[in-house]
Amino acid sequence: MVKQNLVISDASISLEIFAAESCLEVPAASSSIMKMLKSESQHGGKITTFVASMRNSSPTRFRPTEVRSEMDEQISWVTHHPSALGMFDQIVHASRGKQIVMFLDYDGTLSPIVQDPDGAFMSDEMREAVKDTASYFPTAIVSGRCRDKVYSFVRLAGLIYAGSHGMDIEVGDDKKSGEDVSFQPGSEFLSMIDEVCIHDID
Ligand SMILES: O=P(O)(O)OC[C@H]1O[C@H](O[C@H]2O[C@H](CO)[C@@H](O)[C@H](O)[C@H]2O)[C@H](O)[C@@H](O)[C@@H]1O
Repeated sequence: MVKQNLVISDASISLEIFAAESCLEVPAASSSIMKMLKSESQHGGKITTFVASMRNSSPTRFRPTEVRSEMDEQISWVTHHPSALGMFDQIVHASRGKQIVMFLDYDGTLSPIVQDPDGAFMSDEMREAVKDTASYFPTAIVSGRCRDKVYSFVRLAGLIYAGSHGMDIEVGDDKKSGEDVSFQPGSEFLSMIDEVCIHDID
């Protein structure tokens, strides 16, 4: 009997800690849990296991310190990466007498992030905004995707397209020469990549 009482006491404490740690109100179901605790002759030592499994399957616990550190991290990130829109005057001031070049990421910037990478289309409105921007400043789209793929999404001539994380760059309609200019620092590694692929297949 003494042992059973101890089990009940442990389990009750566990329940309280569980509720306090999770910052949840003790759920309505807890009254039936308390009944279970009282009728330990029926449930015996399984109660502790039950509470442990409840704890394990509970939603992510609300830990004020973790949340605070996440918020601190976010505030620090925003402090070091302020929104350009909120600093428009400073940008205009700092860029006086300088050539502005726009470097735009594609996925998650010009297009929304979607499940299927082949379905990450940019909106017509966004395309218009990029076209408009490119009429004022040299504009480059920099992507981890291959250049052809990112071009098939953007479909705007006269921009600089840097695909494969900058390993394959094409300047369409270069202002000086009027020609397409390619810069492919990755090309010297192509034979090595082919060799690695063949070895991998073998
Ligand atoms: O440099 P980015 O233009 O931002 O490209 C980075 C990667 O973007 C793509 O993946 C991401 O977007 C997908 C579509 O929204 C999404 O399904 C995926 O979860 C994201 O990681 C692209 O598929 C990668 O090849 C790029 O490296």
